[in-house]
Amino acid sequence: MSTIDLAKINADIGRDAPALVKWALGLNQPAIVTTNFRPFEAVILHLVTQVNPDVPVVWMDNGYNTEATYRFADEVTKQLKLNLKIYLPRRSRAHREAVEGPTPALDDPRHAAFTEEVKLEPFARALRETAPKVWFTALRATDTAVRAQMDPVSINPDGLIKVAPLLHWTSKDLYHYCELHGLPNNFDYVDPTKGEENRECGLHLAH
Ligand SMILES: Nc1ncnc2c1ncn2[C@@H]1O[C@H](COP(=O)(O)OS(=O)(=O)O)[C@@H](OP(=O)(O)O)[C@H]1O
Repeated sequence: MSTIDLAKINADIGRDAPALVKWALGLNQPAIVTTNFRPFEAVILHLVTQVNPDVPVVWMDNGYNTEATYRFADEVTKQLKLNLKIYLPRRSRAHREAVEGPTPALDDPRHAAFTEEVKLEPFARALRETAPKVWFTALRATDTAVRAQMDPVSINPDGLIKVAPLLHWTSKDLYHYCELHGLPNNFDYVDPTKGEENRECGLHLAH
């Protein structure tokens, strides 16, 4: 792969999601898209699979999703014929709760170990097994202060090309895209590693 001129790519097509997806998949490198099936996730999944239907879709099912999220995951997977790869924690939720009790609160020292077990270790495993060179997410600038400073395309210290085609989309843009393409949505979403909105839990920061 020849050297990527990040500044140029970001300036030229950083705000053109379909063009960015085409460019990234046109690198002909192994790619993945991660999803937690939060609101509007059908948009990134549709954008990517329109260009390449076989891209592995990585979901770490932490075992704490709402029923609506599980139904949404199944519905989108079926509608878009996703190549879904589910990564589960090494221990079931029932096992963990039997010996350690319910989800530790954010200020509980055990919270970090909980996040590691249900989210970060499964993601590290997914990265090892899928060995991507390109990683698509639906990160948005409005999510957190860190993301507000990001570029749509960046390269991490391991050389992984991180692509966030929806970085500058608003909820309204995402809503209209779903309407236009007949995509389902899911607003009943919770992440047990985040007690509040606008919190970074390390997955995206660590990679
Ligand atoms: N459970 C699970 N399974 C698969 N992929 C996941 C999961 N949790 C997070 N992600 C991916 O990481 C992106 C950032 O998510 P978060 O804000 O939840 O995580 S973090 O704060 O960076 O740890 C998130 O971005 P979005 O695509 O915008 O949802 C996902 O791509």
